[in-house]
Amino acid sequence: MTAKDPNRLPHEKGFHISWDQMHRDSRALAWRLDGRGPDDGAWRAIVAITRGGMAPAMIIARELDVRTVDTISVKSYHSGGGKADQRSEAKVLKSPDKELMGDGTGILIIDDLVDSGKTLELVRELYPNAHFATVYAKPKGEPMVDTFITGVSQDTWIFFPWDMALQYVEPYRGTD
Ligand SMILES: O=P(O)(O)OC[C@H]1O[C@H](OP(=O)(O)OP(=O)(O)O)[C@H](O)[C@@H]1O
Ligand code: HPA
Ligand SMILES: [Mg+2]
Repeated sequence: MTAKDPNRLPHEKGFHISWDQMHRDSRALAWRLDGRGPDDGAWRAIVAITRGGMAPAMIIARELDVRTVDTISVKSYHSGGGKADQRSEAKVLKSPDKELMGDGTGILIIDDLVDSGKTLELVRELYPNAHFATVYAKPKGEPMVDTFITGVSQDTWIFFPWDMALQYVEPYRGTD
């Protein structure tokens, strides 16, 4: 499922997240993670997976009073010939501070969602002892995430507030 699937009507299988909803769900995630770090419950640092992870990471860092925040940038590539044998690969474009990260112990790694799990799979290989948290999770990616708030079906596309704008829409039954 992609954002531009031609067989999908705009109001079908789209989960539209407002800024307010993102704020509430990110706070719910912070609440769930509070006190679960290895150092008397505290987390050493938060690492956001750019770009989508930066919004929830900021909210969670504020709630959990974590001042050390770094980023990792992962880009997915689609390779292969025809549609059937297309494979998605991920590559790290920018790493967080090496000394800070170690093997990931005490580090909270945040993303907005896990879909196929490819992005988290790559980051997990690098920091096996980190704690991985996302706000939303689709079933395929769930094994890659330690904590998430809302499960979404695999065939649903999540529209985030930074990708949307308010605009007029026709009523479902049209106008006279
Ligand atoms: O589980 P996966 O199938 O790997 O997909 C999930 C990732 O895809 C999206 O990021 P994207 O790479 O589109 O970049 P962005 O965050 O910069 O928008 C999303 O923010 C996750 O990071
Ligand atoms: O459902 C999604 N929404 C936005 N970005 C994504 N990247 C992978 N899956 C999604
Ligand atoms: Mg992302």
